[in-house]
Amino acid sequence: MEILKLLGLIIFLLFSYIVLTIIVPPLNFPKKIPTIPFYVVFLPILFSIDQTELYELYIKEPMEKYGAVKFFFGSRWNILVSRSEYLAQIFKDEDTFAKSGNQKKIPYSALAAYTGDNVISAHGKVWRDYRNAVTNGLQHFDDAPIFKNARIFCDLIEKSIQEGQFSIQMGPLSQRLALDNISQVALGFDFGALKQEKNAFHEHLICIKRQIFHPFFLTFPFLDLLPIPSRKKAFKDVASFRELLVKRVQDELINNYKFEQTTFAASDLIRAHNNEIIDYNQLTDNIVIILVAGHENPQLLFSTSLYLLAKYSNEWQERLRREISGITDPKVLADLPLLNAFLFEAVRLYPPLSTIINRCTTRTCKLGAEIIIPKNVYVGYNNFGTSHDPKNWGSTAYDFEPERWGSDIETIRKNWRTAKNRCTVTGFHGGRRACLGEKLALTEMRITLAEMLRQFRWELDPEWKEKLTPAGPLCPFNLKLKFKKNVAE
Ligand code: HEM
Repeated sequence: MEILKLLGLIIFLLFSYIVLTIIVPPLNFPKKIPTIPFYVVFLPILFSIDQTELYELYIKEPMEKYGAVKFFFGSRWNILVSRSEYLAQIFKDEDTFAKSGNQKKIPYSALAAYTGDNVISAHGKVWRDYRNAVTNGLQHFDDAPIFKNARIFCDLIEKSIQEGQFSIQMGPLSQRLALDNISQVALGFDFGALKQEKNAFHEHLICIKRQIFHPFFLTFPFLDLLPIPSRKKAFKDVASFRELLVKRVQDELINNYKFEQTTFAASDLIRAHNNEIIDYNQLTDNIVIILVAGHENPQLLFSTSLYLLAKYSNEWQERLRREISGITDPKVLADLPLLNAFLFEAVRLYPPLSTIINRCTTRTCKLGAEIIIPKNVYVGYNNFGTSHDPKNWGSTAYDFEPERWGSDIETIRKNWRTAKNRCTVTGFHGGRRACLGEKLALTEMRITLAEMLRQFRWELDPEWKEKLTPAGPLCPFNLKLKFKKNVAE
């Protein structure tokens, strides 16, 4: 009996300890910043609330006042930052706020098994080796496939219209476009998702994404440690997808030595592997991350752009349509003021990666003048908060106003660079770890949007409930648009 009581007490204490570590931040966390209640992160699972509403209700006020908050996410307490000065410090002091992606944060998870140790999440020399390998291919690329894919994409919309289906769910179609773009521009093979709707490789990717980004397992990643049959399947599917992906690259670039004559990011990674700078796992991890970041993030921004153009169709579709009229050279699109101001405003208003928590302190440090953060604490940044902070953007921070970027292309570019340097827009992040795919993503947006504006007019489907994603990456949730042919052309 005594043993039973003791056992009961131990279980009770263990349970209380676990509950307490969820409800209350660790005692050594900074006292000078507020705590967002732990349950906030669970609300989108229980209620129909999107992440911008959540921000407005629970985070905005303390975040704007203090610039940083204590925030429970991914089974742990973190410090979430939005004040530009703090972000600038974090981005600059990379040794103290060291990158620590999922492979370190939750190494046992299916998510970590998917993306591994890669150029986005690595730190130090390993990161430099990866970055050296992929930079050239991501900065200097042939935009012809993007142009061709934009046309195929429009043909698919046209086909829907001809079949009497004017209303289109944009997610699946945009994903097919984004996959074909990144595979052809950076990985040297054709994913073939636009040509064939039921492409087995694409189906495989959809299947693993469903398992990896399952909201429950994203919230409680430690569950991946348990022998849950569905999670075992997730790990198996991830492993076979990674193998298949590298085999596609191998067939296209390695077996026929095509990598020797090409400058795709994948070709340079293969060269780095042949020169023993990176091993086979690192080669695989980086090929996977190029596919993952290279299609998911542009897909989000594309969806947001289509949404904004539908919402403000009378004004913005018309203005952009006039601006692109008669332009056939995709390179000239990069110099158009309205189109570029529109895109920068889309990134500001709805930064596709709204919250990123992938840095960990390597020593006790001070953020700003007063916030003392102990060693081994995850520090993340809240892009949405930064780009909606009235300190940065005044009273119109929440308004869609592309004109704020300027009216001529030089001013617009200068303001964009300044916003990045001052960390008032961090959608593509700032500093040494800035996104390597910004140029590519913006090129995709400009070319595809221009082609769409030429061919169609679109509006929000009246049956679509105007909402953004509940958690994770930010974009309109299951966006549905109604298309018609642009008769003027
Ligand atoms: C709209 C599209 C995109 C957005 C909003 C975006 C955003 C970002 C952000 C915020 C980061 C910093 C992440 C962090 O702090 O951990 C990042 C890094 C990165 N992105 Fe993108 N990205 C986009 C498109 C792309 C594309 C198309 C690629 C091509 C593969 C790409 C490749 C990378 C790489 C390689 C890094 C890591 C850079 C480094 O740490 O050295 N991104 N991106």
